Amino acid sequence: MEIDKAIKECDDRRLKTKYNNAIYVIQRALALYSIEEVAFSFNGGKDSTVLLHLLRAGYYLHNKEQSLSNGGLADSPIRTIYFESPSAFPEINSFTHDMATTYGLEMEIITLDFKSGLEGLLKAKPIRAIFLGVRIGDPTAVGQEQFSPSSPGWPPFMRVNPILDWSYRDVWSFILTCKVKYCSLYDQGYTSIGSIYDTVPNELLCISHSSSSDGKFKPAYLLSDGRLERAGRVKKSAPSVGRTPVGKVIDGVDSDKNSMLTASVIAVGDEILSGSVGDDLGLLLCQKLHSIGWTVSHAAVVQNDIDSVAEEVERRKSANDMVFVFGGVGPLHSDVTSAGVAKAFGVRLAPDEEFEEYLRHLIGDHCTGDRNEMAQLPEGITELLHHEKLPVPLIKCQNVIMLTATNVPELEKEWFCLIELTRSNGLFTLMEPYVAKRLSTFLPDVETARPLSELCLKFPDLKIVCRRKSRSGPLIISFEGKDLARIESATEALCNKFHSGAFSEVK
Ligand SMILES: Cc1cc2nc3c(=O)[nH]c(=O)nc-3n(C[C@H](O)[C@H](O)[C@H](O)COP(=O)(O)O)c2cc1C
Ligand SMILES: Nc1ncnc2c1ncn2[C@@H]1O[C@H](COP(=O)(O)OP(=O)(O)OP(=O)(O)O)[C@@H](O)[C@H]1O
Ligand SMILES: [Mg+2]
Repeated sequence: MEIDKAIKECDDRRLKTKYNNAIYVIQRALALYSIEEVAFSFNGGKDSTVLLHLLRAGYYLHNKEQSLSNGGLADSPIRTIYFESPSAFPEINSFTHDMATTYGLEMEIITLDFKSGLEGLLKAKPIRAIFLGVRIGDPTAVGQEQFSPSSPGWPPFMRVNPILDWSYRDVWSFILTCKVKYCSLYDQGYTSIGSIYDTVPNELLCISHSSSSDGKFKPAYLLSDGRLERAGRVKKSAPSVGRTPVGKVIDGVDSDKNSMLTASVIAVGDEILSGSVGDDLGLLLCQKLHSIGWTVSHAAVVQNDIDSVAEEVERRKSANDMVFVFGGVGPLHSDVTSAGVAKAFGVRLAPDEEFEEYLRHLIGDHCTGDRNEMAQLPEGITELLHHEKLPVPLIKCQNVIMLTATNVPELEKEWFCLIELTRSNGLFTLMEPYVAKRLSTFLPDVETARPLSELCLKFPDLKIVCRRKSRSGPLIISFEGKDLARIESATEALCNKFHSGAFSEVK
């Protein structure tokens, strides 16, 4: 079974766990209900596409456990229901029908609304349980568990939600790891698909803006903050949304509070990995990026080894707006960063005369051999960033910036120069800075856990992070975002759930 094989062979432990749990839920349902009593609610969306393949795998494994032969399992015989509507995207419609043909799904097409359609279906068929691709974070998931009876007022059946605890990232990891087909709209910047009247591509994935409305978008799997997957679920006519440019700059500062730019920070340093020194520069870079309103999606430390650098840079450069790499820049045997970056872009290292000239000024003619090894830079993609305060320019390869700093004061200086270059040349966008409010409490976790989870769902635009300095000390809850009014509402909502004085603000 190719899905089961792909997951077993991958090295993503989180995905394996999510998969195993989902398969467990499916197998439980198949043990509780006969095959005639279950149905799969499929609409061609990414979540139901994941569920389609989990059901195929789950059905196969269920049969295997019971030593039942499963013929030529292209297919799961689980009855599939699709509520087809004239307001669905044609791409969704055709993908759903394509999948039904490919996997031999016995698909019931219902043209009524959900409730009336289900009432009719349940009268005609012995269905007792329906599999849904609902996930925590979906507005309809509130209060649901993996097995949840249908709501009062709905016909009676069990809603089975095998991927309830999957994140946006889990969904895409699964689709990409198993290399299964998905609806083409997700390659055009759509991250969650409703009807043609309320769905546009997700602005956070916009890569090019033109005055006409045909901006280009990155694929859905590149959305780094899954909490914003529904950012494209809006009224098409709404004036403040649609294809407004992300990262538009007004007086050097981006004014669009909803847009988000992400960066990754990569330290190249065996000495950090052996514990000889701390990653002070990584910490400082995260703080600097945060201060200009960027989101750091990932920070990594890799070995001084070309392949390790190349692998990390390759992965991060396509998933982020900018990548910062430091360490391993120079002429020594361990200075492999330039070579790693070149490999990540699939280009070779070549002598850069301009850079060589800078180095000659700096170190004279002391280099060994014909040319200075340090002046070899990724060919065809390198831009040197000059600033009068820097003895040698910073190196930019498309969206990857190599910093030469080796300590905190040097990094402070390089950062200062980068920001100055940004203000004059628009090197990258300065965003509205983050604001934060912190509350401290001695309430036990068991009391705060649920209200906090609810708050996260209610305020998906805020980062609500808990931290403690000691097990016995107070819990510090930080609310972070770009809109102080939203932060105030969230903290107020939390405080209102407890007795007065339960929280104090940490200044
Ligand atoms: C098979 C199926 C079962 C559903 N069961 C329920 C239910 O028990 N209770 C409920 O409030 N909504 C139920 N819904 C509706 C969904 O919660 C939700 O309203 C719908 O998926 C969102 O679509 P909309 O954005 O078009 O409203 C069900 C939908 C489907 C397809
Ligand atoms: N028109 C429909 N026909 C059948 N099932 C549906 C329909 N609309 C929603 N569902 C069920 O509800 C689940 C949740 O819908 P939702 O729109 O959140 O997810 P999705 O469509 O799979 O993915 P996306 O979030 O990208 O749109 C679906 O996975 C599917 O099981
Ligand atoms: Mg959908």
